[in-house]
Amino acid sequence: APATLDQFERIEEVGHGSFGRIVKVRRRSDGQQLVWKEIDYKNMGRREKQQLVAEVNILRALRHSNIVRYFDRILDSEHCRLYVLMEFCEGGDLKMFLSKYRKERTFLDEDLIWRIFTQIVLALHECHTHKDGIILHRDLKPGNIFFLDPSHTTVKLGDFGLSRTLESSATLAQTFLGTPYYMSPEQVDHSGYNQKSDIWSLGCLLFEMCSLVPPFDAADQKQLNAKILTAQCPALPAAAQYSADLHNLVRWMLQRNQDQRPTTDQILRFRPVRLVYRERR
Ligand SMILES: CNC(=O)c1c(C)[nH]c(/C=C2\C(=O)Nc3ccc(Cl)cc32)c1C
Repeated sequence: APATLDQFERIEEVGHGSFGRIVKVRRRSDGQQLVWKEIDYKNMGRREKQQLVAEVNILRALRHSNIVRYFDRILDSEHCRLYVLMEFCEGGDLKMFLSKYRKERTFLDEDLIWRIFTQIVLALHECHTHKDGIILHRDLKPGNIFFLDPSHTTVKLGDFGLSRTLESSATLAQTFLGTPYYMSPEQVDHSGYNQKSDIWSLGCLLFEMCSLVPPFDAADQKQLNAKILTAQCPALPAAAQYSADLHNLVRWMLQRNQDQRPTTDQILRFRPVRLVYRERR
C-alpha cells in the first residue's frame, strides 16, 4: 500500500537544495530513520510535472550501493506537494566534509580521496550504462554526494535529473543563486550536455577533493564562464604531495575537448581506481 504522510514523524530539516527541503523523518511503524524531499509543484507546468514523474521513475529504477536509495513517494495533491522518501545518510554531505578540512587547513589523505572518488565513479557508471538507457546526473557537486555513516566510509550519489525537471524559472533562478563552478565548456557555450559533461564535473569534484577549492573560480558568472572556456586545468597543491596518477586523472577529465575526456569505464580501469575497486569486490 502506498505510504501516507501520517505514517511518518518529522524530526528536523537536514538540507535545502535548489529543488526543495530535505527533512529527516521517522517511520512510526518501526522507528526507521529516512529523509523525504518536499517538492512543491504548485508553479509547475504540465510538461514539467510529466518530467518530474519521469525523473522519479528513474530514481526508482536505480538500485546501486553508491546511489541514495529511493523508497516511496507520497502525493499530497491538496497542497500540490510531492514527498520523495529516500535513504537517510547520517554522515551528511561532501561539501560540509571538505569545508572542515579547508578550515583546519589540512589536505585529505590520497587513499581517502581514491576511496571516495571510486564510489562516485561506480555510481556514475551505473547511470551512464543503465539498461533502460543512459541516465545523465547533471548535478555532480560536493553538496550532492552524501556519506551513509558518520565514519565517512560509504558514499552515496544524491538524486539527480530532478534539477533538469525543475528547469522552471524558479530553478534557473536558484541555479544562478549558487555559482555553477562545475559547468562544462559545452554547457557554457550552449553546445549541449552529455555523459562527457558529467565527466567534466567529476574532474572538478576530484580537483576540489585534492585542493579544497574548485578548479575554476571567479567573482561572477561571466568571468567564471570565460575561465572555464580558456584556462588550463590548474595544478594540484604541491604541499599535498599527491601522486602523478592523481594529477594525470584530473587533467584527463578536465580536457576542454570532450572527446578527449575518459568514460566511466576508462576511469574504472585506471590503475589506482581499479586497485580500490578490486579491493571492494
Ligand atoms: C546538515 N545536514 C546534514 O548533515 C545532512 C544529513 C544528516 N543528511 C543530509 C542529506 C540527505 C540524507 O540524509 N539522505 C538524502 C537523500 C537524498 C538527498 Cl538529495 C539528500 C539526503 C544532510 C544534508
